Order: sequence, then C-alpha cells, then structure tokens
Amino acid sequence: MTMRVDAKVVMLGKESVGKTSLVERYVHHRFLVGPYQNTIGAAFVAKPIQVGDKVVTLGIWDTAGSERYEAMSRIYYRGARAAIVCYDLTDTSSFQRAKFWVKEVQNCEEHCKIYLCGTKVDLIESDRGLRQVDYHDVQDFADEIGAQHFETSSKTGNNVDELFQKVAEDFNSISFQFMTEETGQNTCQGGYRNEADKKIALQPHF
Ligand SMILES: Nc1nc2c(ncn2[C@@H]2O[C@H](COP(=O)(O)OP(=O)(O)OP(=O)(O)O)[C@@H](O)[C@H]2O)c(=O)[nH]1
Repeated sequence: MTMRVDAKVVMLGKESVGKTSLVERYVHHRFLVGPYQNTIGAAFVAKPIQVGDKVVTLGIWDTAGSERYEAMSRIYYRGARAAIVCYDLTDTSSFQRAKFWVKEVQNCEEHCKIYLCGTKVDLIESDRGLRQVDYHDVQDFADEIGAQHFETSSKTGNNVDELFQKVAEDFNSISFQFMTEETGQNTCQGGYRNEADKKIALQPHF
C-alpha cells in the first residue's frame, strides 16, 4: 500500500540518543528493551495524524547517528519540513552534536523547522544527578535559533505524542499560510521542493 506523504520529517542526533526509540514509541506505542542496535543508513515510516479537521501524514526518516554515516544523514534532511534534533539529557557531548546538526540544517534547508528534543527524561526523574544538559541552557539556545524545545521519554511515552503533534500542527499552519498568502495554492504540498527530491526521499532504504 502506498501512502501520500504531506511533510518530510528527519530525526537527527548523536548515536544512541534515542531517535529510533522516539519513532517506535510514537508510531507503534512501544519501547523496545534488549541490546541496543544502532541504525544503519536510515529507516522510513509514515504516520497520518489528525490536526483539527484535517489529516497530515508525516513521513519520518530516522537517520543513523554514528559519525560514520554523517554524509548519508545529509541526504535525508533534503527537502525536510521539520528536523527533530535529539540529544540525550544524560550526555553533554550529545548536545554539542545537536548544535552541529542545527547548523547543518540552518545552512542547507531554510524552510525546515527545528525541534530540539532532550531524550530519556525518565532517567532524570529517577535520579536528578544524572542530568548533564540544563533545561534553561537549551531553552536559551532554542530561543536564539527560533526552535521549539521538548524533553521526552520513549520509555514512559512522556511528551512524545505532543512533540509529533506540534510538528504536524506547525506544518499545517505554515502550509495554510502559504496557501492564503501566496498563489491560493498549497505550495508546501508533498513537503518536497520538486519531484526529484520526492523520488530520493521515498526510495526504500535498508
Ligand atoms: N531510559 C531510557 N532509555 C532510552 C530512551 N530512549 C532510548 N533509550 C535507550 O537508548 C539506547 C539507544 O536508543 P536508540 O533509539 O537505538 O538510539 P538512536 O539514536 O536511534 O541510535 P543510532 O541508531 O545509533 O543513531 C537504547 O538502549 C534505548 O533503549 C528513553 O527514553 N529512556
């Protein structure tokens, strides 16, 4: 079965920050336990989401965080309308890496909205001493770059639906804005700049 994708969303961030777990929680409502398996290349999943009286289908690309796949991850944010840039609240270096991805996206995709996502908040809730990334520091950075900021747990589901809902709502209101302000047509339709981008983005991978 094929599904029409409205908005391309890309998950970015250092390896093991929990990108795949976020997608698993959001799409399949589950948290996989067991040995950590790193993503190779990227994985794609589409999910329809209700926004008011409309349905927006998000096409989510879950990229590999390993620096080995950095060049490949760049391919996946091409034409993206939203980038969920993840960092692990218990790992300072992952926030540095998140800043790297923010710069990349800002430089290459001017129409891509950025969402900063601090993961594994359940760990902090059970032991505050584990927090290595300060909420207010990230909020200041988010304000500076005009991004939304969430702290989530894929283990408990805390704030995960809210994050993706916000992505879909923002996409919907931006495309509505284009529709009313520009030509009277929805210029964001498909979430891609042109057919070539669409073909690249929808090719099955791995
Ligand atoms: N406690 C807790 N552990 C988490 C959470 N999210 C992910 N993890 C764990 O963190 C590890 C890495 O999670 P992944 O979702 O595979 O991370 P990833 O960012 O997709 O990793 P790459 O594929 O290497 O880029 C796994 O052992 C997960 O179980 C969370 O919200 N809470």
